[in-house]
Parts: sequence; C-alpha cells; structure tokens
Amino acid sequence: PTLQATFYGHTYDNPFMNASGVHCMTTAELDALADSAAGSFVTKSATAEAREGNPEPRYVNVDLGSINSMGLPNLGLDYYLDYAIKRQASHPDQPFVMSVASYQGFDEYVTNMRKIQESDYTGLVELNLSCPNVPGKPQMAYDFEDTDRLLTEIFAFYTKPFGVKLPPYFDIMHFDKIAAVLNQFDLKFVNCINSIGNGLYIDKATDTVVIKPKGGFGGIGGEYVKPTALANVRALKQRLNPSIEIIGTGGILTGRDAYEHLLCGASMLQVGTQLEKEGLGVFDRLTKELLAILESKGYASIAEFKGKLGTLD
Ligand SMILES: C=Cc1c(C(=O)O)[nH]c(=O)[nH]c1=O
Repeated sequence: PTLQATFYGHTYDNPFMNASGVHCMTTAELDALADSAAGSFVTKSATAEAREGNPEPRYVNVDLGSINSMGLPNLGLDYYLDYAIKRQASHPDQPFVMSVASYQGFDEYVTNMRKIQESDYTGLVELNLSCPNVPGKPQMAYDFEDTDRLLTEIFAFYTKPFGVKLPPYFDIMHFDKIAAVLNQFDLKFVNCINSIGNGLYIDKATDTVVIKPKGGFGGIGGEYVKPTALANVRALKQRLNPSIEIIGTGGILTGRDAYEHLLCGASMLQVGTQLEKEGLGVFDRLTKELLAILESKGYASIAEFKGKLGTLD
C-alpha cells in the first residue's frame, strides 16, 4: 500500500506535517523538517514584526500532552517570506505551507496578506485565526462576524491559494456558523484544530501552575485533545464545500490516531506536541504505523477509507 496524499493538486509521499509552532521557527529547523520523513511542513505563524514572545517557561510537556502560552514568538513575516521564496525556487516540486498570524488584530492580518500578495511567493498560506495567547485579544475565529469581514477584505485583493487554521468549537451551532461563513469563500483548506485555549495544568510537586504567562493559562495539545480534534475535522468536513480540504491536527501520537483523522475526512495531518516530545523521528514511526494499518485492513491507498467513518444507524 501507499501513503500518498493528494492536497490542493499536489501528491505528497505521505500526509504528515508538523503543526505550526513546533520545529519551524528558524530556516535550520525548517530545512531539517523538509529533509525528514514528513510529507510536507508549515512555518511558524508570522507577525508583521519579529517578536520575542512571552516570558519562559511558556511551553511544557505534560503526561497526556502539552500546555503553552508562547505569545507568538517568531522572526517576522519578512524572514519567513524570504525563506519561502527561496525554498519554492530551489525545491519547486516540494510545496509547503506558510503560516501567517497577527499580533495587533484585524488590520495586521490584512497588511500581512497584502505583503504576501505583492511578493513572489505563490504557494499555500495558512491564515492562523486561532492563536489563544495574544493578551487582550479574543481569537479571531470565535468572532464569526469579524471572520466574515476579514475574509471578505482579504479576498478583495488576494488571488493566491490559502486556507485558515481554526480553534476547536464545542457547539453544533458553532460548527454550522463557522462553516456558513467559510463556504462563502474560495478557501483551499481548513485546518482543525489549534490548541484548546486557556487550559490549566498544576504541578503536583509544587502546587503551582507550570507556565509563567497568563497565570498559567495556556493552549492544550496532545492526547487530551484528540476527541475534540476528530469532532472538528468530521463536523467541518460534513459542512464545507467539497472543494475545501481539511488538515487534521490534534492528538496524533500513533498511526491509529492518524488513521482516525483520515477516517473523519482529513487530507493532510499535522503533529505538534508529539513532534516536540519525540523529535523528527516521529514521522518515520507514524508512517510505519499507518502503513501497517493499511496493510492489516487490505487497503491499497488512503482514498479507500478517507472520510468513511461509520455511524451506528
Ligand atoms: C500563533 C500563536 C499560537 C501560539 C503561541 O504562539 O502562543 N500557541 C498555540 O497553541 N497556537 C497558536 O496559534
């Protein structure tokens, strides 16, 4: 069997990528990702200007996952745009994704996208509407009207392919509402989910929180989030135009977790916490484990089961 994955017109060796934020801050980290067993990769979400981010400790691995309030540390949009333009020229056959966020809010999203529109980068962009750690700023994608207004403003000038990174939703009506907003636009993909925002982890040895920013509140990733991640992948796949592909992110530790995201309809799969814990070797392990599952079930390719989650009718 093959793990070949098609996504926005390109066929990748396998569906695995890093999740933005993990192992993708510097060109060295990005090149190492590109040379790993991962099928593709995404850059750290960029803001207009480089940012230090929040004081440390700001990311901690815990038994069933991770908690973070990084605060959008990154080397700035120009740095990642420069890398992306060079990389698309040197490796035209290996497309990747460039992640874009905003620290200031609505207007910076627009100016960041305008800069990419005017640049020589022609590849995919992931518009991060779900950073939970910008103090004083609500997550854009939890404001349906603002998300609609922002995408309307971007699509007025942006002609290159892009998708959005969404936070988890927990209410069926919210799945309906965000899908209704997104279905108005020619988006190439939706990435579900970002971390579950503002969780709290307590250190049993010290009876304190484990990260410094925000009194210890931070985005939760890892094993904790898989049921929510699968639900969001499934719900958005069921509601979005078929032309909008899904990237499944959240709780992928094993080949079985990856298989479940594909069953829910994901085209590509992103690994964050487990990549942070295990290093780049996680991609070799996950591809091996997923391939073994296809073999055991007699599938020749992902297409044979993608999106075919059964229900108990
Ligand atoms: C881009 C900011 C994000 C961050 C961060 O930089 O704090 N953490 C997350 O879990 N998700 C994000 O989207």
